[in-house]
Amino acid sequence: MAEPYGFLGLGIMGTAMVRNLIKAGKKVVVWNRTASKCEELVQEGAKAGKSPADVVAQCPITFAMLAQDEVALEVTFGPDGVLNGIKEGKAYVDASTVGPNTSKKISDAVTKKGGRYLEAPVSGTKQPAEQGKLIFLTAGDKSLFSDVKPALDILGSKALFLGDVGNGARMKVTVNMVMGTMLNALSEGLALSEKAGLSQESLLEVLDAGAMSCGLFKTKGPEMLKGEYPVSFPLKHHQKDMRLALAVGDEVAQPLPVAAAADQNFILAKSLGYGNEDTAAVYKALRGTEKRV
Ligand SMILES: NC(=O)C1=CN([C@@H]2O[C@H](COP(=O)(O)OP(=O)(O)OC[C@H]3O[C@@H](n4cnc5c(N)ncnc54)[C@H](OP(=O)(O)O)[C@@H]3O)[C@@H](O)[C@H]2O)C=CC1
Ligand SMILES: O=CC(=O)O
Repeated sequence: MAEPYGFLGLGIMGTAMVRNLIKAGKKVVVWNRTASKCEELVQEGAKAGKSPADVVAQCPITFAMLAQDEVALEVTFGPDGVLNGIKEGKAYVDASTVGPNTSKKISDAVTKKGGRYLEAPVSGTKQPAEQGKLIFLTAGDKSLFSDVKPALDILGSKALFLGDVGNGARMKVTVNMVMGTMLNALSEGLALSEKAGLSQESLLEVLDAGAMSCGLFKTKGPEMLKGEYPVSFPLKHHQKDMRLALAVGDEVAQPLPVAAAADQNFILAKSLGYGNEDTAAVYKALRGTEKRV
């Protein structure tokens, strides 16, 4: 018996994911630090839990979709945290993007208390989350992967099982590192074409006509040109992922010079106050002005 599902963290991604579970007829108990974010989902059929521990106590399987490592640790180990509710028969599926060491710490603590743990970060942003088209990069307890697969099939279009805890996190930050370097390459191309007196629209058209055509450029390119950055993936989270990827590179002695340079642009963008805007706003930092004139 998997239901009700617990869900901790109702940000951009968590809210969309819970909504899909509800639409699929699943019972869900939700918790969010800012409790007001539970209200809409409660009206749609969810139940609100009092704390992470309370949600885990009510649900055999609890998902989390939280901002970053420190938050995932606080929600697990803090007062009224996940661990207080974990015992045999309980399972925790953390979909937050965190580093492999954080994931391992949480996994060890959950399993020590008799629970099961699956690391399950996702590739895919706000729209795929809304459309139930996320790609799950899971690792950890294989039996839990099987038990939770029906829910992953509601939330996503693909679910990979990658072996030991840490591999999901490593895969996720590697994928986002590639995305971060691509966004910076696109930003530089747009900035260069503008300064060189070329049409930026033509650059996007040329890129789209050939081997570099991709969904990322199709979505983010026009946003960069308009100077409008509707938040799908907050820039501060993408910079965090670049940092996590560089740390993995450090651990395994793999030089990542291109990613390190891209990370510097994300850090610059954050320092300019663009952290809560969409990740595409890295273009503003590189170009040096808010909008095209
Ligand atoms: N947006 C995207 O495109 C994607 C994001 N991700 C990853 O998913 C995770 C969530 O992303 P997203 O939904 O975009 O992020 P949001 O910033 O929209 O949401 C973050 C969530 O974390 C909670 N939170 C933040 N700080 C704390 C804290 N100190 N204690 C408890 N809860 C806290 C927030 O609660 P509150 O509402 O109270 O602030 C909110 O529920 C991140 O790890 C991100 O990297 C992965 C794939 C795509
Ligand atoms: O983490 C972001 C994404 O688009 O994937």
